[in-house]
Amino acid sequence: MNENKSNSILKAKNLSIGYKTRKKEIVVSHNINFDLQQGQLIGLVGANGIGKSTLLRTLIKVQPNLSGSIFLNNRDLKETSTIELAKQLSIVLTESLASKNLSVYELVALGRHPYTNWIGNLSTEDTQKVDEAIGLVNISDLKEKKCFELSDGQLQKVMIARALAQDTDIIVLDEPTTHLDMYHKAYILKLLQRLTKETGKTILFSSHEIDLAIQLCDTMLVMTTKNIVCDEPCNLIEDGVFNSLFPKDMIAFDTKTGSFKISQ
Ligand SMILES: Nc1ncnc2c1ncn2[C@@H]1O[C@H](COP(=O)(O)OP(=O)(O)OP(=O)(O)O)[C@@H](O)[C@H]1O
Repeated sequence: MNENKSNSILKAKNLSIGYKTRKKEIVVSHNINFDLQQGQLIGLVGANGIGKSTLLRTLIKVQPNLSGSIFLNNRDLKETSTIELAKQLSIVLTESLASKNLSVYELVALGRHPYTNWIGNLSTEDTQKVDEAIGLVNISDLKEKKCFELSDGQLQKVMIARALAQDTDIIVLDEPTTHLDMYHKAYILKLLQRLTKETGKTILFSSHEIDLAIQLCDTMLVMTTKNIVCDEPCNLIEDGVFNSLFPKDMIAFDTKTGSFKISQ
């Protein structure tokens, strides 16, 4: 992997993630090391329950790490304030939206919250950023609609536009293709790929769409019970990393096609 420090956007060093109760510590994964590079599309994959959401929540500072360090733009995440973080990192989560009564425009405009005053008044720059985000995601025709009128696929695009309006270096999405059909899963992931190319932003997403991620990502983080591997998809295939993801009696990875097949 390219370890060029100047292009490092998000780095984990000897990171241990999990949950702490008063009585015990539950380690979900430990000894995590990676260095994600600017401008890339990065897919985080792994079996159900392996710890993808736990890792993303730790990386976005929603839950504390057990040990080790995270560096965002070469700065320790511990030293980054909430408002600084909101200017560098935006989040798209799958949880159902509390504010579905808002119009699409109003929801996208919420992305400007780190920059607006306490009443939320939008400056000329804010409205420009909101219009730009709406244009990038191609949802101008939805601008006036209420969010409760949208399909899951449309809503996902609106949430991505909100993150773009926040204008951060990195966008983190937890399972952005959940609830979508095959066409829309491919559509959203291709959109994310296009956005990395057009905006230079880094996009990190978790997904169960491993086949699509292999085709579209610059880099993948693969979580297994043993460790987390970070590399280009072609190197991961070559190293047999995908073969160790699931029990082989049910599905096996076909190295030639780069996809999973039902074991006969
Ligand atoms: N609040 C919590 N307290 C204790 N353990 C938790 C908590 N939330 C999740 N876990 C455990 O952490 C482990 C990882 O869960 P996580 O949700 O991160 O996995 P995941 O890879 O995102 O799963 P999926 O693909 O099914 O969404 C699981 O064993 C889960 O039971």
